[in-house]
Amino acid sequence: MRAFEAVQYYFDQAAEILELPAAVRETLLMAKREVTVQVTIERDNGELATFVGYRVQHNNSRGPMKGGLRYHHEVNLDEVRSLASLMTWKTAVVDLPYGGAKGGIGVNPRELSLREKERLTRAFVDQLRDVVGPDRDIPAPDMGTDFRVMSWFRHQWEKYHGFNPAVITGKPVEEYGAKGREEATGRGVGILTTKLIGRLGKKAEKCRVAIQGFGNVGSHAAKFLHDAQFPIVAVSDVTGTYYNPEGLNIPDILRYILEHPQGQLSGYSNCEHLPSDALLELEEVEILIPAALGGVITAENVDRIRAPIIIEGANGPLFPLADKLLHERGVIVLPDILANAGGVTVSYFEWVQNRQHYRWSLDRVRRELEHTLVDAFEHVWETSQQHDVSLRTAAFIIAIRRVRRAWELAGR
Ligand SMILES: NC(=O)C1=CN([C@@H]2O[C@H](COP(=O)(O)OP(=O)(O)OC[C@H]3O[C@@H](n4cnc5c(N)ncnc54)[C@H](O)[C@@H]3O)[C@@H](O)[C@H]2O)C=CC1
Ligand SMILES: O=C(O)CCC(=O)C(=O)O
Repeated sequence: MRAFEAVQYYFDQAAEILELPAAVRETLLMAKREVTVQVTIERDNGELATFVGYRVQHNNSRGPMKGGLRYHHEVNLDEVRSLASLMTWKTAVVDLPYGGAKGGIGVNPRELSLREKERLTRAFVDQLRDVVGPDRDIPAPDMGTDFRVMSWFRHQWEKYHGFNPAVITGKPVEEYGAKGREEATGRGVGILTTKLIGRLGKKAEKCRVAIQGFGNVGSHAAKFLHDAQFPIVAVSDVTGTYYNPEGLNIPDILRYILEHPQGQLSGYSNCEHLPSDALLELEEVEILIPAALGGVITAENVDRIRAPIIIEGANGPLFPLADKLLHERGVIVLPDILANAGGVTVSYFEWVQNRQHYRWSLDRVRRELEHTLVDAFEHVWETSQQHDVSLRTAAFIIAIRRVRRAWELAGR
C-alpha cells in the first residue's frame, strides 16, 4: 500500500462514521495543488547535480496551508501528498487556524556539504517563491532540515518579496524563531505520553520506553521522558539500536551526539549495540515511540511488536493492516496527527509572534503548548469513548468535522 492510500484508509474509517457523502470525501481528500520542480545546483567540485523538489498544498479551508520540508533520498510525490494531507488533519485536531501542506526534495542531505545544502535550499526557493507565503503556505522543518535551512529559505524568499519572517517557521531563535520550537515536537510527544499513561492508571517509573530515531523528535522526546522518570531502555538511529534493559543514561547520550559529527549515535559504547530494526521488536517494553521514517510497522512485522502502547512520533509509521491488527490485540496507538502535533503548534506560536513583532518567553510557549495538546487529547479521548473507536479514528472524526464545517461555511 502506498503512503497516500494509507491516509485515505484512515480518513475513510472516520468518514463512514460521519456518513460523509462520496463527493464531499473526494473534495476533502484530494490535494488543491501539487507542484513538482527541478532543483539544480553546482556541487563544491564544480559538477552540476539535479534533484526533484515537491510542494503539495492539500487544503486551505481553515487557513493558510502549513507543513514541513523534508530532505531525504526516498522523498517522492506520493509520500509528500500523504504528508500534506496528514497536516490538514493535524492542524484541525489541535484546532490551529491552518490548512495542510508538505514539501521536500529527493536528496540524501548527508551527502551534501553545508554550502551545497544552502545552494540547494536557495534554488528550491527560486522555484517556489510564489507558491509559498505568510498568508498562503508556510513551510517548517521536517526530516533532514533544521533551523539553518529555514533561515536560508527565509532570506532567499525575502529577496523576491521583502522582509517577512512569517513566511517560514522553525527559524533560529536569534533570527525571529520562537523559543521552544526546536524541542516542541519531542516535548509534545512527552507531554501526551505522560497524559495517556496517567489516563491508563500507569506510573512513569514502571513504563519502559524504546524510541526509534534520535533526531529532532526522538532526542527531545527522550530528554522529556527521562526527566519525567520514564526508564528509556533503547534508542536507535540509522547506525543501530543502543540498548540497556536497566535504562540508558540519556544525558550522557545527548552529550555524545552533540560532540559527534552529524549528531549520530555511531560509536556510543556505554550499552549493548543491536541492529537498527531490533528496537521495534524488543521484549518488555511498555511504550514504543517510532520517531523516524513512515511505514516501519507493517503486516510483515506486526506480530513481533510487543509493546502495548505506541506513540507515533513519526508521520505514518504504521500501515493500516498493522494498525487494525494492533487495535484488535488491544494495543493503544496515539496517532501521529495528535502525537507529533507539538511542532506545528509552536510553529503557529512563532508565526503569531512574527506577525505581531512580539516575543514570547520560553515559559509561555511551553505553557500554551501543553494547554493546546492536553485539550486536544481530552477531546480525542472522549470521542473515542463515545464512538467506541480507536484514538486514530477519533482524531480523524474531529479533524474531518472541523475541516468540513469550515469548507461549508465558506460557500461555493
Ligand atoms: N521535526 C519536526 O518538527 C517534526 C517531525 N515529524 C516527524 O518525525 C519524524 C522524524 O523527524 P525529525 O526528528 O525531524 O528528523 P531528523 O532528520 O531530525 O531525525 C531522523 C532520525 O531518524 C533516524 N533514522 C532514519 N532512518 C532510520 C531507520 N531506518 N532506523 C532508525 N532510525 C532511523 C536518523 O538517523 C535520525 O536520528 C519524521 O517522520 C517527521 O515527519 C513530525 C512532526 C514535526
Ligand atoms: O511546524 C510545522 O509547521 C509543520 C511540522 C511538520 O511538518 C509536521 O508536523 O509533520
